[in-house]
Amino acid sequence: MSDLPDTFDRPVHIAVIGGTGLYKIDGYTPIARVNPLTPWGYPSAPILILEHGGVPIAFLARHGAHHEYAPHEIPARANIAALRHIGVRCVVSFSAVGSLQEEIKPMDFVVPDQVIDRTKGIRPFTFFEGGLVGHVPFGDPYDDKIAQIVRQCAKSMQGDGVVLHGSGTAICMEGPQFSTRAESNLYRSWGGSVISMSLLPEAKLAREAEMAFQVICMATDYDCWHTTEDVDVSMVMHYMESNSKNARRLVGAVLDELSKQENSDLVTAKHWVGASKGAVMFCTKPEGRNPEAVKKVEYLFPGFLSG
Ligand SMILES: CSC[C@H]1O[C@H](OP(=O)(O)O)[C@H](O)[C@@H]1O
Ligand SMILES: Nc1ncnc2[nH]cnc12
Repeated sequence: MSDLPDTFDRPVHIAVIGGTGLYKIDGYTPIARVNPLTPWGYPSAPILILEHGGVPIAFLARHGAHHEYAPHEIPARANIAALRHIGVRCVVSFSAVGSLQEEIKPMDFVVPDQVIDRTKGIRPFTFFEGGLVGHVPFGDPYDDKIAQIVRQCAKSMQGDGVVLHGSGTAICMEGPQFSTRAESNLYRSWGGSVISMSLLPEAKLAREAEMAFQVICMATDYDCWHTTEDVDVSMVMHYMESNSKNARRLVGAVLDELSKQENSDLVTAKHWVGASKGAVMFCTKPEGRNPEAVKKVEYLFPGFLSG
């Protein structure tokens, strides 16, 4: 694969962000590997462009190709900016999670519709700062149109051992240490379904970048609230490996569906176009805008405030 072109001249609308245990997706032909330098630095790893029935798909390993970035070190702004810059408007992200509910068993999939932010403010989490302020709505942090597709795909795979919980509240903790038992029980009392360290700020940045974004979670453990063994890394890796075939099949089925012509409005995120521009226009008055901040944001939205 080292002789792959490092440029790609067609827009790539769909991306998969792989988490723990999902550092590549097999079964697609790699056609390019690009590594855009964004105003926020390089992404976690070069972005692989794969061919999927004539449709290009981008793949990015969130923690780096060798899992070298801890959750708080992931260059999330560069990741989202680089994807947006190559044309991506629709992101399916994948995350290994601890289960906070008895009925969500290890190896079950969950499509959350809510998230509670328990990060500690040490991760850069917005594109709109330094003299260009914007506040985007985040009441529904994920994209229900993608979620519906994931639910349908999982339903058709049910007989093959795929169990999917179609909604739920995800907790994103700071880490990298796992939770204490008191914290784990607190999150349960809040109605949390699953817990991870990497769900944010990715989803917030994707919303600011006007991208349709949905995370698919796979439970790997019962965290530390349960009577079974407390979570550790080997447990997470073990379940990710045991279930990697189903994870890849589910992602594959979702990509098949997203690639259909009838989903072209979704994969170009027509329903999000203009949301950020409005959020910024009404905030910082032209005379207060820092040209440097505007220039950075124009990497995402060329001609952002001039057009
Ligand atoms: C390796 S165990 C903890 C690790 O697993 C999850 O990663 P991801 O969400 O990227 O699949 C969790 O968030 C932690 O980063
Ligand atoms: N129990 C857990 N807590 C946080 N992140 C996780 N990723 C997988 N299992 C996890």
